[in-house]
Amino acid sequence: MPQLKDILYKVSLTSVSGDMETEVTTLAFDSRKVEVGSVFVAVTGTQVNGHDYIEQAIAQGAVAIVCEELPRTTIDDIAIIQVKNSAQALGFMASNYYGNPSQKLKLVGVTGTNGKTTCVTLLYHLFRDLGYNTGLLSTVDNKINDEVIPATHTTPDAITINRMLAKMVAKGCTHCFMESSSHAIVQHRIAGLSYAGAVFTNLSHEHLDYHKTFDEYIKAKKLLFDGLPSTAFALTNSDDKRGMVMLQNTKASKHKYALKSMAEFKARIISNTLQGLELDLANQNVWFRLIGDFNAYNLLAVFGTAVLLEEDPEEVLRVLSTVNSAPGRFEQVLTETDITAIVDYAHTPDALENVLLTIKEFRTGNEKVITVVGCGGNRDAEKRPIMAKIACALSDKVILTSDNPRFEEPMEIIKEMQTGVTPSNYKKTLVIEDRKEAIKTASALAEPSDIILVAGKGHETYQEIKGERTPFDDRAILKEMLNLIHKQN
Ligand SMILES: CC(=O)N[C@H]1[C@@H](OP(=O)(O)OP(=O)(O)OC[C@H]2O[C@@H](n3ccc(=O)[nH]c3=O)[C@H](O)[C@@H]2O)O[C@H](CO)[C@@H](O)[C@@H]1O[C@H](C)C(=O)N[C@@H](C)C(=O)N[C@H](CCC(=O)O)C(=O)O
Ligand SMILES: Nc1ncnc2c1ncn2[C@@H]1O[C@H](COP(=O)(O)OP(=O)(O)OP(=O)(O)O)[C@@H](O)[C@H]1O
Ligand SMILES: N[C@H](CCC[C@H](N)C(=O)O)C(=O)O
Ligand SMILES: [Mg+2]
Repeated sequence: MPQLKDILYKVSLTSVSGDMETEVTTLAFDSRKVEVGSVFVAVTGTQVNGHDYIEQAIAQGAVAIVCEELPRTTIDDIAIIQVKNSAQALGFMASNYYGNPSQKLKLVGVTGTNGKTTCVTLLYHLFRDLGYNTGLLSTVDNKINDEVIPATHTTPDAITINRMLAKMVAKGCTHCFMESSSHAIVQHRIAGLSYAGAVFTNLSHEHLDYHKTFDEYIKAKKLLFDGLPSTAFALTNSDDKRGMVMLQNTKASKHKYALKSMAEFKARIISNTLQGLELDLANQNVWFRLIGDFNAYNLLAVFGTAVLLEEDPEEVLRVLSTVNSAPGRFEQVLTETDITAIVDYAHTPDALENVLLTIKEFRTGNEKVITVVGCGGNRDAEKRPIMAKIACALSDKVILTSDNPRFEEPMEIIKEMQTGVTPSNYKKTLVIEDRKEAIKTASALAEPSDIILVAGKGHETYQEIKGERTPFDDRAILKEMLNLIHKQN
């Protein structure tokens, strides 16, 4: 068993009392998970303060406490370690506890508002198909080679990350591709990780409920690059307004990808259809299975990453052209009808606009675009009217509905969305709170060759209402409804 002093390696300490040679059984930041011999790390949270649970942790057998504020009473036989930032200390401790697994494989972090899951999933499949043992940490799921571990977060807590990385190392993984969300960066879930490289996709409106201002959101993303060592690479999208800012203070080698501006990894879109994308990339015409202009950026980011990881460009393109996108990302739902049915995880204004613009490009005649969309509860409220406005501007019919209302009232969220609907668009907008009914109505309104987009939930297989998740899958419902209503015609 490791000793306290080993786990505290690289943690900057304010004060220390107790025996640093105490053996440690587990690490915990949740008092409810403390066991006999655990170190409890008290973290100041957004809901409660972990320092209020120190006594409970001790009662459950904690042998050491890591905290920012010392407990008011002295506690015999317990080591008390005061640090400036518990969450950050937890990151380093979790790395040390699991034997610094991120140093034993090539870990690549992907950050940005949209495209993280797409990029890491493509990278995971690419490297698996290139013959490597590979790990994945993503919104959809976590993977250690072919073993699937359900995901709870886009980027899990520091203990979970390091536990999974250690398992990847034990299973012989040489690479791991992980999403690095802005929440995770600010909350130091990634502190202590040793990245071989980091990638920036793009930045647009999202999560202002948490970060408060767009500047704070930019800063959060930038921290990933600021923390890279000189041995790592930093790859950015130089077409994005914030692309270069990300690399401004990094020690890592700097690289760019782009469709428009000058860049080391550059491509041109030759064609973009419902069957896939054809790109002129690295002086070759290559066809990919992904759909939509925005995916050209994801493919370039993936290509650049693989080349920076010293893979052969030709081989990368050969394999990448056979890889499918992540589930629920511009996923076409196959039905027995002539209606094009698309489910997409677009839950930000930028993503919704990109997906609808892509759909617009595919229209050849008078086919209608019917969009079903909602906004999540207990998340950024500012994006609600903007998303409704975009949906109206780029669709012929819009059905506003609910999407994971969480602890908010679904109709209140929809009302906020409605404030973005201009009077000229009232006629094309319907409100159907029940998402299943909304999808049913969209299916009923659709005629042959029309296009239905159900946006916001993508791969999700639940609807989250007041802390409970009930089964719900946009793809299954859309398929069921379209077949039910239109098959006999
Ligand atoms: C707002 C937010 O991000 N919260 C995350 C945060 O929890 P918190 O700070 O709110 O914790 P808290 O409930 O206040 O508790 C404070 C401390 O007291 C401890 N505690 C609490 C109760 C108790 O009885 N005993 C005890 O010790 C808690 O374990 C915690 O250490 O730290 C927790 C542990 O890492 C996370 O699980 C939790 O994610 C919540 C569930 C969440 O919904 N997060 C979302 C917003 C999120 O992180 N999303 C991003 C993706 C965003 C994107 O890019 O789209 C993600 O990476 O998933
Ligand atoms: N490069 C891109 N630029 C703009 N929009 C994109 C891009 N890639 C994907 N999208 C859109 O954003 C949606 C979410 O994509 P993806 O899941 O890859 O992003 P993410 O960054 O992982 O999101 P999250 O923050 O929820 O984890 C897609 O369904 C698509 O509509
Ligand atoms: N990672 C995003 C996902 C949003 C998906 C959408 N369906 C919602 O629930 O708002 C978040 O947690 O904000
Ligand atoms: Mg994601």
